[in-house]
Amino acid sequence: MLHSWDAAAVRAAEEPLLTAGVPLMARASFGLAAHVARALRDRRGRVGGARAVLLVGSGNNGGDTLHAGALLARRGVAVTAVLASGRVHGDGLAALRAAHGRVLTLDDACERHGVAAPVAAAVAAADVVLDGLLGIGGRGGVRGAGARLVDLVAAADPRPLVVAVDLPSGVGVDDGTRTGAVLDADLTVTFGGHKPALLLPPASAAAGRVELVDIGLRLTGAPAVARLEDHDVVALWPVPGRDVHKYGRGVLGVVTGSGHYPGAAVLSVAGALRTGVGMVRYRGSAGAQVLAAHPEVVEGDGRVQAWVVGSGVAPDDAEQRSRARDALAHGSRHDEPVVVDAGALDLLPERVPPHVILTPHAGELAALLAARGERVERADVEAGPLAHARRAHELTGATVLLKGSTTVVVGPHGATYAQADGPAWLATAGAGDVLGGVLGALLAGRASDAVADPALPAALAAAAALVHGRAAHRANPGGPVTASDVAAALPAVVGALVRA
Ligand SMILES: NC(=O)C1=CN([C@@H]2O[C@H](COP(=O)(O)OP(=O)(O)OC[C@H]3O[C@@H](n4cnc5c(N)ncnc54)[C@H](OP(=O)(O)O)[C@@H]3O)[C@@H](O)[C@H]2O)[C@@H](O)CC1
Ligand SMILES: Nc1ncnc2c1ncn2[C@@H]1O[C@H](COP(=O)(O)OP(=O)(O)O)[C@@H](O)[C@H]1O
Ligand SMILES: [K+]
Repeated sequence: MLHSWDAAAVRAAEEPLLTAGVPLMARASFGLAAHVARALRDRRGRVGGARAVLLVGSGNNGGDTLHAGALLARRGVAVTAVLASGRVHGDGLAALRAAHGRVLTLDDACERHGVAAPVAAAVAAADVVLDGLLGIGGRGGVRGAGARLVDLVAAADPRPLVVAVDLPSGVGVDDGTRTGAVLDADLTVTFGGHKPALLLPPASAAAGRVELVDIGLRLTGAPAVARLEDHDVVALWPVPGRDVHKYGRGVLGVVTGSGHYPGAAVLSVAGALRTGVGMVRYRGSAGAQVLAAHPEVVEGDGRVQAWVVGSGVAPDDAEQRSRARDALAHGSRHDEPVVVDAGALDLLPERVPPHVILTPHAGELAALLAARGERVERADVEAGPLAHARRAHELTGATVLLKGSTTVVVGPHGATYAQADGPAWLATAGAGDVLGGVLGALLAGRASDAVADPALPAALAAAAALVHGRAAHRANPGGPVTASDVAAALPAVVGALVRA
């Protein structure tokens, strides 16, 4: 599992070490310089003779950058530091000067566009730019001269390699928001532990590849945001024991699809069956289509361990909505986990337990919050997925899985995941229906655990997102997929995971 730590946790871990005189900045800048040197060697064959520009802010992030610049200068890199503030890290600046680095300030002979000619020339000639304007001390987007520097580098043609120091400057460290100018990095070299912004959308898209430098911090307690990896999913998976029978594996009740959208029912059932479940019971108006596609499905009422409701349930299908409402009420009352998707999101009661899992996309989450009196539109959710998923969890009690290129999951006790497993090809109609089925199958297999441990549904939701994303890759590596292709690839993905 990849863990990330918010700014306060990082500062708390740094403090005793700084008090004890541990040279954290030296460790950080040494690691940073090593990664930059490696990237230069990969790009141009050698380090010596390369040209580097440092964007230097007023804090310790700028200090790391100046010290790393000094180390690079001693390896034969021509280093130019551009100071975005009149006040920068003194030792770092002295180290760079001692290594014969060049120092410019943005105020030097400012031109029409507000950027000094020597600065523009240095950026235009740079092989690599180190973004050291702001680190975990940043508040809001980059302001002042730093913002002009970000614009200058972003417009450079050819584009230099951009390395973010600790994290891309100006992103919301703890919430992953992006306000104002942010320089998209090819590589982020982060210190001590990942920061939430490196995992959370939309900021995570600016980070590029992330390398962690161990500076000896002891980060303990619950991480702010986690990301499951393959072996975590194996540990969560309901692998059937030798003597199990189909009811013991779990029965999933599915109330999806409608006269308008029978395909959603076929796809959600496909997702569940191909993930592995003891039985699917289907209730609804698309029974004929479901059975034609999946003869193993049982139609009608009967005991189930978990439910999937809402995918493809049209607003004017009163009967199917009423079945979804009943399933939701039954599941909440009788300790049967329920996945609530699309057309059932507006049927959610005021408060539900965390084994009720909502699976909206950004538009649906905005509508759900707006219906509860929040002034929210889709764009707000996209700009701050974590905050809005968290708000929906607080307001409803449900576990919330917010779909997107990075899927964010929020449950009780701070359980928070950000999964970025699928290719952009996965953004296709019906893919969400398949995901609902995957999650339903997992919940049916672990129903009693998911009720007993309120944080488990969030972990299972993150696992479903991982498997769903992997299936999209496997269905057609590097190319387009249909939702049906994704479902078809699930058994092989699950098999590979649990055999590993
Ligand atoms: N502690 C350690 O030993 C270690 C720390 N490490 C490194 O230190 C980094 C954290 O350093 P930091 O705390 O100095 O904060 P940092 O992010 O550099 O910036 C703060 C400065 O920026 C300014 N400022 C704020 N917002 C702004 C904005 N929007 N636009 C413009 N300016 C803005 C703010 O000014 P003020 O608001 O106070 O006027 C303040 O001066 C961390 O990310 C890691 O790289 C590593 O070396 C490991 C050891
Ligand atoms: N850009 C993207 N990259 C990767 N996955 C994506 C991207 N956009 C959407 N997805 C995923 O595709 C699925 C789309 O689901 P959804 O919007 O509910 O579609 P539908 O309602 O048509 O089934 C979700 O699992 C989502 O996380
Ligand atoms: K930075």
